[in-house]
Amino acid sequence: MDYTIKLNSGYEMPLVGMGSWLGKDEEMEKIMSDAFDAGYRHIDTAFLYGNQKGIGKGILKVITDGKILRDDIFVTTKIWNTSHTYARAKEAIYENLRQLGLDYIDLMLIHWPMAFKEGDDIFPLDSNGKVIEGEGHFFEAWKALEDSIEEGHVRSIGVSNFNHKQIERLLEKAKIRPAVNQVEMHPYYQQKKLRDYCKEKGIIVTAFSPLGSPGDTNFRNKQMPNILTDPVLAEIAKKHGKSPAQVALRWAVQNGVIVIPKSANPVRMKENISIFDFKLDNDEMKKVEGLDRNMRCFNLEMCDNHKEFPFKEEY
Ligand SMILES: NC(=O)C1=CN([C@@H]2O[C@H](COP(=O)(O)OP(=O)(O)OC[C@H]3O[C@@H](n4cnc5c(N)ncnc54)[C@H](OP(=O)(O)O)[C@@H]3O)[C@@H](O)[C@H]2O)C=CC1
Ligand SMILES: O=C1CO[C@H](CO)[C@@H](O)[C@@H]1O
Repeated sequence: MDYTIKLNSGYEMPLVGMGSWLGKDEEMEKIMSDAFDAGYRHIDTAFLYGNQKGIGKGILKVITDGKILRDDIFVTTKIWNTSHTYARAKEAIYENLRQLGLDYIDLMLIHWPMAFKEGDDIFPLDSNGKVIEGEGHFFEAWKALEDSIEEGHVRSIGVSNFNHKQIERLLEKAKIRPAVNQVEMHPYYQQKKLRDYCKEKGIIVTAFSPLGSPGDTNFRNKQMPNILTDPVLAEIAKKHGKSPAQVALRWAVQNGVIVIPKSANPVRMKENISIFDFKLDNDEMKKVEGLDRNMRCFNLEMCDNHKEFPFKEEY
């Protein structure tokens, strides 16, 4: 199996990337160094995560040390929901480049299809705790992304957390098709219909929280069990001399899906990328398919009032 997958933009994207949500800016230079040593060449970040400067330092270090070429590193970042007017989206693209200290980004995504009220408040909420809608729309943000490709700042563009109807509406207007849709996906939330839809449209799916985000206690759906203790995953893992995490990741990549597990621990980093030396057979793939509970880690209930809230659709 290849380590990379070809995007509709023509660029190759590594099938395993390093997630970085909740990674602290001041820790990211060291985390990047460990990740590069473990073999990662793909990092996922976002304006929201507040850690792009540290990630940029880590990237600059390996390049200036002559260890890795910039062209061999794949950087994904995202523009946040408070920047969906054309002008603010353009500014957000430049700001991401500035924070990362890079002269181009490999893949820039619209983080969510929902425009939030503009300003410094990342999650602007009303007195009922519901999100306040903003000006602009993902159509405008998309136009800014398309223009950034023409300007040479970005190589590929895509979306995140879009349902199939939102992608359909985007495709009707877009000059450039999205290369990727980054969505939650793991054995308890398998996204089969959305994956089939994306495949038909030539859009690659990236799975976020591919391990079910076991470390988060603030945002995660409290009903969500720890998938890494699932007995079926454990049984398959034992047969291969692998861990349940590796089985969950291998299942995703065998479905043609990119995974971006986050770890700050060098041993687990290595574990999560060591999934190319074994294969799940049809029976094992079916067993993992049987684990689907249609259960998300992240429901984002405070946004369910938004006209573009993506989770009102089945997929
Ligand atoms: N587009 C979007 O809206 C979203 C994007 N994302 C992206 O996806 C990435 C991954 O998702 P995330 O929510 O972080 O969750 P993950 O499913 O990647 O789980 C990360 C957690 O699992 C632990 N962990 C990692 N590897 C192992 C292992 N082999 N065995 C046991 N525990 C392990 C980590 O702890 P430790 O660090 O101690 O190893 C961490 O607490 C994010 O970091 C972010 O980049 C995430 C959410 C939403
Ligand atoms: O990327 C992300 C990390 O997790 C957050 C928790 O709700 C999400 O809002 C966000 O999309």
